[in-house]
Amino acid sequence: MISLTARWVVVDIEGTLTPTSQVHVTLYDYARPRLGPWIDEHGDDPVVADAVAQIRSLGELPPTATTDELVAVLHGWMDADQKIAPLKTLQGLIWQRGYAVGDLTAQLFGDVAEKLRAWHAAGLTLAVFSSGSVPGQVAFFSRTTEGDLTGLFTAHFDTVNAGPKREAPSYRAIAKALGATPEETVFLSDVPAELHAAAEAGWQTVGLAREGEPFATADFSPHPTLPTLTPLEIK
Ligand SMILES: CSCCC(=O)C(=O)COP(=O)(O)O
Ligand SMILES: [Mg+2]
Repeated sequence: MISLTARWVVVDIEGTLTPTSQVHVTLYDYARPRLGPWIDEHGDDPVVADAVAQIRSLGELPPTATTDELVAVLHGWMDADQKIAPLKTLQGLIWQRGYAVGDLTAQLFGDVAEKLRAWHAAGLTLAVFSSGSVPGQVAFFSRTTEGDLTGLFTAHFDTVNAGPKREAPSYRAIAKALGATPEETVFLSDVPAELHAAAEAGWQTVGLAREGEPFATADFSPHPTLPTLTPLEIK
């Protein structure tokens, strides 16, 4: 059992609330064949146009690059699990549609929904910090195996509105946006480097070393670390 005192709880998604396979297999496989059609059908959407411009620039493609060439860059980033902003933006739009039409349902670890509901009911302010885009995050929580959980979260942060997850200034930006005091804020993540960055910003941290997950056997020191959320008490 770990017991700590905090007023703000900020949670990671992949590996912390949902199995990594949910993102890398279920969600990536859903997005993969839909990226090209989405670019072609929504090219007039300024968000898509901006993402395409970023893909060209980061992928060193000419202005004449075809959709297939853009998609090849996006697939390369997905294969290497590079969480690059224009990829996350397009994935988020595709997943948003997938959850809305009922193609997708977010699978959470069994201990998650009950704990989040209990913390929310106890008056804690909950927020999300994930590499998944904010629209993708909201869609994810709107249709989970445990129902619509969107009402539990006060705010959502991604690498666009907060910054990289492994850098302390991102956590300072989140605390400022929440009006939170760092020492009364706790970050929950499965990735030690993210916990190091949060701690550098003065936050409390708890690592999730879930059995079978990629970081299950990583070195989480000096962060308190648990195999599930069940033994975590926040008051
Ligand atoms: C619809 S949420 C998908 C999450 C996602 O795309 C992702 O990359 C998760 O990364 P995290 O920072 O939560 O580990
Ligand atoms: Mg994670």
